[in-house]
Amino acid sequence: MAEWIQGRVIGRRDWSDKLFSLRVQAELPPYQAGQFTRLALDLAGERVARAYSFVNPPSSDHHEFLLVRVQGGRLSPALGQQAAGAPLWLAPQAGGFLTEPEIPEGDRLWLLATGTGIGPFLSLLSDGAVARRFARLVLVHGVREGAELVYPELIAHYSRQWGERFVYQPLVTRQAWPGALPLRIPAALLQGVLAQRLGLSLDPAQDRVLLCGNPDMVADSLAALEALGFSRHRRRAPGQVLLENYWSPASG
Ligand SMILES: Cc1cc2nc3c(=O)[nH]c(=O)nc-3n(C[C@H](O)[C@H](O)[C@H](O)COP(=O)(O)OP(=O)(O)OC[C@H]3O[C@@H](n4cnc5c(N)ncnc54)[C@H](O)[C@@H]3O)c2cc1C
Repeated sequence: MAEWIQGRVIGRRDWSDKLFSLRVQAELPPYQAGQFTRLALDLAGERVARAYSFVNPPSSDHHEFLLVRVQGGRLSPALGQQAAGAPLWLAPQAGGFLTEPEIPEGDRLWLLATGTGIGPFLSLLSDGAVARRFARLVLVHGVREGAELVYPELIAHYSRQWGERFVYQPLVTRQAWPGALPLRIPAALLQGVLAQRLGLSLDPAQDRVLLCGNPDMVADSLAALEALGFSRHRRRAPGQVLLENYWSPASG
């Protein structure tokens, strides 16, 4: 297996007491927007590695990751202590299929994320290839508290860039938040609230959907979409829904 690549934290931004972004400088081989790599630290004599999605487009001069400190977790609390200048390891090989070439042809692209699952969608949107292909882009972000609605400046930039072609809908479940729906994504899909709020129908003939984040959200959203006639997309069995779970449903 190829060697680990040493990188360095060049900046961080804290969004809440648990949620933070790390900017990293490292010479990585090419990767695609929407992919993830593995970050690692040497902890108690062992290299501990976990998967993290790129938030930046591949054209960026740095790599950026959005992380949550998982209570009792091995790596994420340690990464949460990294400040500018700190070294870390990156895997040479990126992975993941939430990439533009994997998305089947369609008119509208729905990007549905919980928590840090918004990362790969920001990478895809910033890259621009999906914006050239799809007539409408819908970014839906489900969080518990309003402070977790990350990257507002970037999202405002997309709105300015694409006008009415781009729609952003936050959902905040644990506090009232201006402009946000007070629901989880699967419930908003099942009850038709999301489509109604955005004035769009969800139609398997024209809509393509990417799901990323919490495995409960991913499974329940897939079920809600299946009830509307959607199916999971696989290379050998084309459908309309692509997904990525951030941790195992069984252990989550
Ligand atoms: C493809 C992929 C991409 C990922 N991208 C990101 C990313 O961009 N940002 C990010 O923060 N994480 C991401 N993750 C999750 C990340 O890899 C780690 O699982 C997470 O940081 C916890 O690692 P840990 O060592 O701190 O906890 P561990 O010691 O590994 O485990 C602690 C427990 O927490 C659970 N868990 C993992 N993540 C979460 C979570 N977010 N919330 C609640 N429970 C959780 C695990 O199932 C485990 O039971 C991704 C995972 C995958 C598979």
